[in-house]
Amino acid sequence: MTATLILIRHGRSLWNDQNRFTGWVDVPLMERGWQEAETAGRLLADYRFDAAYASHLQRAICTLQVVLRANRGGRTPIFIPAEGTVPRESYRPNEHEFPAFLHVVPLAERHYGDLQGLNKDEVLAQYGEAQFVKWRRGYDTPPPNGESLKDTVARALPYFNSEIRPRLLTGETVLISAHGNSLRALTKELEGISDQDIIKLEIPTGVPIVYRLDVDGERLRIVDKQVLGTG
Ligand SMILES: O=C(O)[C@@H](CO)OP(=O)(O)O
Repeated sequence: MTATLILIRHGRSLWNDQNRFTGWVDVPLMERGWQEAETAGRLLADYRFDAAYASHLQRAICTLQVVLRANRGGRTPIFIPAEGTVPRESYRPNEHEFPAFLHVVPLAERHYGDLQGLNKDEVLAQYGEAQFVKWRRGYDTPPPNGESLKDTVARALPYFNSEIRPRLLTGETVLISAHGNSLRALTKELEGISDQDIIKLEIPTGVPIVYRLDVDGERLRIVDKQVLGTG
């Protein structure tokens, strides 16, 4: 038996365009982002989704809506995990206590803490490349008052394992609309990418990534990965 998992990072947002750290700030899509979602919708039009998931942030929800509007596969149940879906005790950020994490939103973007809203080039100039890369792509270095990717894995993975994985184990087709770093967190686990190599993984906006998975008892094995519309 096979299952299908489709990951899509939301279309380009206003702050992607302005080159600002976004994280949990609820920034809308920009025109190009809506167009990317339309294109993704056309590429996915003939899929039949058993379930679709989005984070609670509007850029992921709008992307999902546009994709589903173009879909010819029938009605799709939509799930938007709310705050607190992951038990608080299963989420332990590295070293800090973050007031922002009194509530935990499983599929949301990585929280960029004090960097949120700042221009990436200005942060790079102020702190230097080594620090910038650690904060931005390092696996376990959180920016001040923010999350590391490891923290994001710790909140996204329990939700994936309890809500999405069981669907895949029964051969379903599942679509997830989320964010650059929350999808890097899921991809790391799915593909078994090391803490070192995850630094290199970039996920483009609005591009569907389709995994065909072999279901073997409780195990999911990737048999095929396609990045749609890029070849
Ligand atoms: O700002 C952010 O929240 C993310 C995604 O847009 O940026 P980066 O790719 O730099 O991690």
